[in-house]
Amino acid sequence: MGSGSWHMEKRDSFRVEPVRDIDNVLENGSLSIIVLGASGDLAKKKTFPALFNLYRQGFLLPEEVHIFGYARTKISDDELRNRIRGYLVSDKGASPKDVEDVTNFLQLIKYVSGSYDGEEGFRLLDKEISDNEISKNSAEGSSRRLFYLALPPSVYPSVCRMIRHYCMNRSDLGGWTRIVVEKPFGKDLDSAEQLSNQIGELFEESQIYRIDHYLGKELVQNLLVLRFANRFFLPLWNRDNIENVQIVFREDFGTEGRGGYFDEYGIIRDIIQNHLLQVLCLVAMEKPISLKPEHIRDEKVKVLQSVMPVEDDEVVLGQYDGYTDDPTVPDHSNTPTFSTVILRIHNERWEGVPFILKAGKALNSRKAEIRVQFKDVPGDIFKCKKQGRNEFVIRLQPSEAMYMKLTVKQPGLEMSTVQSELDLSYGQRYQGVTIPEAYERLILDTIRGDQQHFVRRDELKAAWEIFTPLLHRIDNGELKPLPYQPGSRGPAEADALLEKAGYVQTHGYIWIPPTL
Ligand SMILES: NC(=O)C1=CN([C@@H]2O[C@H](COP(=O)(O)OP(=O)(O)OC[C@H]3O[C@@H](n4cnc5c(N)ncnc54)[C@H](OP(=O)(O)O)[C@@H]3O)[C@@H](O)[C@H]2O)C=CC1
Ligand SMILES: O=C1O[C@H](COP(=O)(O)O)[C@@H](O)[C@H](O)[C@H]1O
Repeated sequence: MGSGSWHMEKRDSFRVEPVRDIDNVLENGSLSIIVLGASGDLAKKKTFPALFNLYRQGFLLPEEVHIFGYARTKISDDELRNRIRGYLVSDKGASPKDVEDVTNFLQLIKYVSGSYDGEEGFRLLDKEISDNEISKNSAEGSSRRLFYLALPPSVYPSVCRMIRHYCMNRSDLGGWTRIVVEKPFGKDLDSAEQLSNQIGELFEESQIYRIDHYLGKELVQNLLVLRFANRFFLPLWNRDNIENVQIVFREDFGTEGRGGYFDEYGIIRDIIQNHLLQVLCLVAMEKPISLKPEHIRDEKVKVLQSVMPVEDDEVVLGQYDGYTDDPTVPDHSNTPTFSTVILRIHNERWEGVPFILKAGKALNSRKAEIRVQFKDVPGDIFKCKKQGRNEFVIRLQPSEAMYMKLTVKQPGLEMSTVQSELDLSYGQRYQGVTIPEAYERLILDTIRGDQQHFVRRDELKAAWEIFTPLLHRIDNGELKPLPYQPGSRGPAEADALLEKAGYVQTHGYIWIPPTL
């Protein structure tokens, strides 16, 4: 390499063995994946595309796997395949290999129609699965059945009962039956506990995978590595150094087409009580004694149990103008489409540090990020406060990145300071690396029996304990959402609350993702 030229080093050779700490064995034999609610939105947009990507990467072997769609809608195998086809690869970039992969994948899918509470449909489903197991099971194989409930939670109890009675795996050689349940898992503490009891009577906790797709995002999965494998963070990650933490979710579109569902739940149940709270756990938890799923989940539960009751003056609710124009939303809906909530963790590490959770629909941008703001430097000889505080930002999406905002000398002859950043932008640093979709990883985890990135029953209970009193006050109309303009930052009161909580915005500083 000639002097003066830059060289982008390929680091593939530094790749290490995957870090996993679970006690499962390598399994083979027939694998049946049953998508219940196969006619629905989640199934076509997320579940089947995730299965397709796993298939393409060799994680689902055609000689072992068969996929079943189940729903009430009366359609043929081919009709289901045609509904899904367009979501598997983008129209623009489909190569002949993509087309061939899609065709082969779709041939693995069979559709069974039936109700969610009648034995007839589930007996038929069981027969189809069994026939396929007989045709695919190698002598030493074991039968594995994964039921993915892409369904409204109202039908979970009856569907689980039907699976338990008619569709469990019956292999004498081992194998398993697992169920994946989607959020929202309950509407408050009581309903969630009731649902947990109903499902808990039918399945062991080790068979239940409560999915929260934020736990499958690349940079969420990176949080434990960042915090516990890097010496620089260890001494800084506490109340002595950190002023506040923000965990933010913004969407630049409204409830489009999902108004009926959304109005029953609202932004706190849809995003904050699950996705953002799960992220908070990983940011705030203590170091687990190992990477075993139970050790990690034990630590998450401890953090949740240390959260103080939410105070009304630390909450701002908003509803975007035009939300009630949706015919499925009542005219006088009190449902928030935006909320900022401050959580306070009562423990030695975090006492006094506000965790600001903010989520909103129909805002001015789409992004999700964690923003850790550090305290001011004591005895600042450079007078650089006006340039802002140190911040460590983890951008979950879009354009995954981590960057540290820090003060440096302005290059040049003068001694003056300026805000800059140390930037690890994934698109630039990991060129050519495809970041898997959250659902892809999580489905693979269920096949491998790894519950680390799934919500355990006591975690769920602790999460509902935090938000249920506030949610009931909102449901009773004691707290009202403030109006905001679609395409704005949300209600101005939310920014005022941030300031009151001690967040100092760096005016005039905008992080620009580096270009390739
Ligand atoms: N869509 C998304 O982006 C996301 C969805 N989720 C969750 O995933 C689950 C499925 O979501 P989604 O696919 O959007 O839901 P859908 O409303 O599309 O429902 C899925 C299927 O369930 C059946 N169904 C719908 N309503 C009822 C009902 N009242 N009683 C019985 N069956 C019904 C329908 O199938 P049929 O009539 O053919 O039986 C429908 O095709 C939900 O729990 C949702 O909260 C979670 C994250 C994101
Ligand atoms: O669970 C949900 O998540 C999506 C946002 O998911 P993302 O991965 O695109 O950030 C949200 O739109 C939806 O309301 C909610 O139910």
